[in-house]
Amino acid sequence: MARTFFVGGNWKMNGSLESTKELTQTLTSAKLDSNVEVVVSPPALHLLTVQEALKGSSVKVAAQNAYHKASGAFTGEISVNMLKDASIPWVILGHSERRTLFHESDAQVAEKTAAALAADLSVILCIGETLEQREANQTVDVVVRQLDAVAAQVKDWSKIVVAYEPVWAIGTGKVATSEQAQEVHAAIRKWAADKLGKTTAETLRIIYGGSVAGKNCKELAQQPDIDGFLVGGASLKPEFVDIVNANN
Ligand SMILES: O=C(CO)COP(=O)(O)O
Repeated sequence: MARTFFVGGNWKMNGSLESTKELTQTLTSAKLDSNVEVVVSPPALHLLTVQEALKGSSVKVAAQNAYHKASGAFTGEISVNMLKDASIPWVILGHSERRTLFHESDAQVAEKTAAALAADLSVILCIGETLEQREANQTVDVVVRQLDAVAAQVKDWSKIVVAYEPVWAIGTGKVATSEQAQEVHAAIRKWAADKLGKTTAETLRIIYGGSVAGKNCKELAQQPDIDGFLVGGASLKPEFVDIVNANN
């Protein structure tokens, strides 16, 4: 079954109102492959402005994080229900920067994922191993553990895109080789077949993130189990358009 190629741009904590406006204009004026689903993720403060500027284009927005409680005394947090209320369709959850710098556990990521889906949001669920774990041959164990935590709370995976982002490849310029990425993507799909069933495994989009750039995206995109990308640094540059169009 054909899976729609998915390219996300994670802008992380970058940009000003002015630079964000320019970046959005680059996207609305570019010729993007219409067979690709494109989602960009600005910082929370810029979400609504970007969403407004993208009106009429096929590009959608994602929040970079959300809290699972609907409302209340949680200073600094934004709830999944608030995203829903603002018609923000996507949320990135479990990014390695959230897991590492902000100590989000597998269980918390799972709880947030369940809450986001219950609020009818779509989720880009990030998983991936550290260099230390890869060198100890624990890569598949780590991603399976991260996925199992979510599967314990989520039965319907139809609104989840899994982003495999090896931590050692994020922001380092050290991209996984297409063989390394394909190997883990295939293991994730096998996990999905065993745990969630064959149909879900066939339709689940598994995208790669970690130093994706114009120069390496085409080879990665050709791998049978790579269904797109989650792009950090290069999503802030015009090069992002080339990554969206990697299959052309
Ligand atoms: O973390 C990432 C996307 O979520 C990847 O970041 P880079 O593309 O900058 O390595």
